[in-house]
Amino acid sequence: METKTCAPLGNFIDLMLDAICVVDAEGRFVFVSAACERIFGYAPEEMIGKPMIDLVLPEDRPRTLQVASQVMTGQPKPHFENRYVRKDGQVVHIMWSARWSEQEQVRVAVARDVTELKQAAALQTALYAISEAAHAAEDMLALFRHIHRIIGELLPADNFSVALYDAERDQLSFPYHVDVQEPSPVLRKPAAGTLCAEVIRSSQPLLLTPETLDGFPAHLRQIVGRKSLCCWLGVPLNSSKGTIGALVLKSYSGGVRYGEKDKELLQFVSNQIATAIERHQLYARLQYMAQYDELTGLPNRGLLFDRLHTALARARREQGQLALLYLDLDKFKQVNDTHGHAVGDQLLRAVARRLKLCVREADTVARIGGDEFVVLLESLQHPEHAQPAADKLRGALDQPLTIDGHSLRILPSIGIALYPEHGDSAQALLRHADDAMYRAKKGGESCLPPQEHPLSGDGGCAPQPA
Ligand SMILES: Nc1nc2c(ncn2[C@@H]2O[C@H](COP(=O)(O)OP(=O)(O)OP(=O)(O)O)[C@@H](O)[C@H]2O)c(=O)[nH]1
Repeated sequence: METKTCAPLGNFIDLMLDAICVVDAEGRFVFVSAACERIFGYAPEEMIGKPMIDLVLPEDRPRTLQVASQVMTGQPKPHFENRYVRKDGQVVHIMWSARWSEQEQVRVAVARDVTELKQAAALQTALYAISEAAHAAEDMLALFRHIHRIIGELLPADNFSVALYDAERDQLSFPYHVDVQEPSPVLRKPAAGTLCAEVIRSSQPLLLTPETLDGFPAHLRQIVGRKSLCCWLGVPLNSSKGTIGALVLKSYSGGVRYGEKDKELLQFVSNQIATAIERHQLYARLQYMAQYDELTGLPNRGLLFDRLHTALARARREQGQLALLYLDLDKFKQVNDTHGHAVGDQLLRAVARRLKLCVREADTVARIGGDEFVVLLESLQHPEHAQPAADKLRGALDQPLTIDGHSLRILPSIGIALYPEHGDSAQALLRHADDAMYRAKKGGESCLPPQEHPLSGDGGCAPQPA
């Protein structure tokens, strides 16, 4: 039978998408097929004679050498994966199938570039992790920290910032910022004139490298020139409400170079992050709305009760005392009727501000209804201190308020409840304070019935005309 020589097939090896590398016993390339240039970026003549290990990513070198010596003892390795650094500095993931040829004293290996597969898998994992993080993170800082870690698994991310844009104030803030050369971010108001602002304004990613700098406007070139930056990559955070900020990666001289692929990757991740941030902001807003009064920004009834329960638990534990002051503005309706609801709103805000100025940081001023406020005085040293506190609140409101050009004077009726004298539970104390306030309003009585408190007979909490 006629046998055909296979020698011409050698030329067709160059058609293969996988690369063939032959390495001698010292680990130097002695043959590489044409596909090597596509995968590693080096021409065959640049690789021949070079130690294979020099091209391996430093972190992967020890295990690569270990596997190479196993192959040389005759154990074929069909699925070994490691990472190489291409000539242009990019990292490629390679899957190897290698065998030792005893006869030729060489290692023959077929290399498959699995970078895209690896990136797709990493991206998938990252997206899942981002979505998990958005649900699990307790606050925005924890979310950004988590996101930094996730991005760090996809890209070199030693210098990473999250910039958020407040359109109302035209201000950029950096709720997350890690930067080896610029530890504190520069707060900008107005935001214009920064690279971040450029990304947010255009809603487009921006990649600045020494090679691409010439194509950019002078003001952007200046910013980069100033900072010994090697590479600046910013992508917009595009939410359903528009661009809410930007993610920024930086690399300084001698560091990593980002490429177009990195830009695409970061943009893709950024879209998921924008959704996560938006969801988190919405959740935070809902939480705020559930606890605070929208008009005055004071704690609402629910949060007051939470704090009161906590304060009572502590007072029980430590045999402490506390006071609850119930305030209802007198003839507030007239303000609305005479000057309009908007003036009434402003008056309520002004009252809230004044009340807050009268108490300590640890105390709570809450708005629990239309013109009803409750002040919780914690760690009350003596029951006698409650009445002067009520007088102080009343005194603060006694000063005229100028709203929309109207000079208004509004006074509250105040009722006081003391723990433990007037009750052991939040409900009992609030009811007691409400009743005392009601008596004060109706009868011009003092906050505490005289038989209950010796200092309460001064009429300091009696209602006054507005
Ligand atoms: N501007 C404004 N008014 C409110 C708001 N919430 C409730 N009100 C009004 O506040 C008034 C409270 O009612 P009352 O406490 O009975 O009125 P008052 O004139 O203070 O009555 P007395 O306490 O008996 O002196 C009502 O007219 C409500 O419509 C609010 O958020 N803004």
